[in-house]
Amino acid sequence: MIEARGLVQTFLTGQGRKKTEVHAVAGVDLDVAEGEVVGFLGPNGAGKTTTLRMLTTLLKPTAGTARVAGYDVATQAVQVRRAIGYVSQVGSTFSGAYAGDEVVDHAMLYGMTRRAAHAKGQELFAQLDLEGLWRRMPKNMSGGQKRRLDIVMGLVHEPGLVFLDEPTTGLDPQARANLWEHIRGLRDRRGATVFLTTHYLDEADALADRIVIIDKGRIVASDTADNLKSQVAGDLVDLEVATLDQVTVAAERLGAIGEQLEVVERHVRARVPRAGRAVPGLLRDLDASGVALDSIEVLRPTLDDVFLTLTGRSLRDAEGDAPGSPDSSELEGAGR
Ligand SMILES: Nc1ncnc2c1ncn2[C@@H]1O[C@H](COP(=O)(O)OP(=O)(O)OP(=O)(O)O)[C@@H](O)[C@H]1O
Repeated sequence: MIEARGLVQTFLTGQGRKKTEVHAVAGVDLDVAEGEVVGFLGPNGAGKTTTLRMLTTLLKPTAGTARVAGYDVATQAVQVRRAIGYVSQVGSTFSGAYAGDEVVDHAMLYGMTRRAAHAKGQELFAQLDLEGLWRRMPKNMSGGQKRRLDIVMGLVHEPGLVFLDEPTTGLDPQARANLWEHIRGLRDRRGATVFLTTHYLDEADALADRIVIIDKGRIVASDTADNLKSQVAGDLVDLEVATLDQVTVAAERLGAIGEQLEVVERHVRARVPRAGRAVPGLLRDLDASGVALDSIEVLRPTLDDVFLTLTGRSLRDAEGDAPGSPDSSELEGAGR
């Protein structure tokens, strides 16, 4: 459904003679099969939106080629656009008509009959919790409602391939859950292919069959969430010892079975391969050495750990690399 080779986008920025090149996308290969839900993950400014804009024909690649739904993005842009749905990050522009009429007009542009467009539009309004808002102007809707209306616009003509740029940003947890359900339904019921960018690690984890990670314009990983996590060296074991004077002994014992040992006040942490098997022995060992624990936590690797292993930076820290970073709470509670 998507086949990109060596996609490059270089922007020239600056004023007058002093131009700087921004290598937003620096050689991206991508293959997405029919019926796959692919999560495109990366820190702010990594090149996600730029890649998406090239794949949806909104931006001409500086170099490289891409075929989307069987058509070339550079020479067959009209065919590509007819075959896809696209929900951009900035959202749709609305003319000042009723929301429902906007939706019907949009679907008719794609060749649907008024009757079919109306029926599909109403169905999507119900599924995305917009009931009662058919005859409301988009400008009088809340941010979350407008976001869901954008999504209706991207889906109403029933495209076989859908591009969603951060679809759930700004939605409350209930609306996010509804949308996830809907996206799963697109794939399960209609065999649609979905390519979505997200900042939310838990979203990528829960929704995507495969995760493609981009950093600084290059793809650094592409696999299932489970396979990616299994590349991380073990589970994180966090011991909280009862008193500071026991920290050294605890660190010695944990260090013997783990890697990347770290001590922060009364917390002693390390990555331990197959912690489930190793921890009972560790606990006996600590007990025999007279170390008392206030708590012990064993955490499975997260997608953030995957990113850290691949790039040496945490996704949270990498967010700070680019201008216009979002509130870091967007990555909160991620991927556990
Ligand atoms: N029109 C443009 N002119 C100059 N630089 C641009 C332009 N569009 C994007 N960039 C730069 O290209 C890089 C990639 O941007 P892009 O929007 O693709 O990142 P992203 O991964 O989608 O980030 P976000 O998560 O914030 O949406 C950034 O450094 C950005 O500042």
